[in-house]
Amino acid sequence: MAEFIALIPAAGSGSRIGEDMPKQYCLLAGKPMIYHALNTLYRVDRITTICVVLAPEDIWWTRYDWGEFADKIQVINCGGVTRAESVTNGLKTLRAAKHIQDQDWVLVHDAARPGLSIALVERLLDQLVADEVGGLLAVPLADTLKRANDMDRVECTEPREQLWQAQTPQMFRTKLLLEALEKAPENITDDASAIEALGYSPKLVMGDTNNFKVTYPQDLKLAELILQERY
Ligand SMILES: Nc1ccn([C@@H]2O[C@H](COP(=O)(O)OP(=O)(O)OP(=O)(O)O)[C@@H](O)[C@H]2O)c(=O)n1
Ligand SMILES: C[C@](O)(CO)[C@H](O)COP(=O)(O)O
Repeated sequence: MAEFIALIPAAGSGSRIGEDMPKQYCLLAGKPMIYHALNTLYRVDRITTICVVLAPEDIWWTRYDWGEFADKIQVINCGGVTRAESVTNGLKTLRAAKHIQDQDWVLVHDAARPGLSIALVERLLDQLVADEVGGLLAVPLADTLKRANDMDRVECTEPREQLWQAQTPQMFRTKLLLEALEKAPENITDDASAIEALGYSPKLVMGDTNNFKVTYPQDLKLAELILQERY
């Protein structure tokens, strides 16, 4: 039977947040940011393995004790220059070690989304387990959308109906995701884009704004508030 494998790309530098450590290790609610995504994915019973992809030069991971996740976690120092490369390298390493099969589902989740909840992961699994393609968590756009000209003046207001903001996890079968990533254009920013480029249409599953990506310095405060409420 197909298994559910989570893969957390955690080889980014966090240049936009400008901290003196990679973003995924910034402390939130007293723990490194990546702990929170790991802790949520770990507590989803259907997920059997969580693969964490670190940068080859990572010096932060071993400073913490990850023993509570020992029965599900696999850590690989094979991150690449882009997120897509980190995901691809992680999947290839798992496949070469026969830790993942072609038909297994992979849930790719950013280390930088600490607000993920168990309920959201369960919703994603329930809605996609029988799907032919797979899909992703996403939220409908909340704000009015303006297109700017070169002078930062409004050129027009774009209709926002049917526009969604992509979140993670993004869930696809191993074989399809690897094929898609290997053929994908260089500038893709998420896994679903690679699948789309093959001509498939991933399903959008309702996410939650608490599952936002910590990107800029001001995002840390909001994430801290969300997590303090949880623990
Ligand atoms: N070469 C990369 C780049 C990103 N990521 C991971 O992909 C997720 C989303 O990345 P993002 O926050 O967009 O990138 P960062 O490099 O972390 O930040 P920035 O773009 O601001 O430098 C994060 O968990 C990040 O660690 C990765 O594994 N390998
Ligand atoms: C994968 C992602 O989190 C979906 O929103 C996102 O694409 C990460 O990259 P970005 O360059 O920060 O958009």
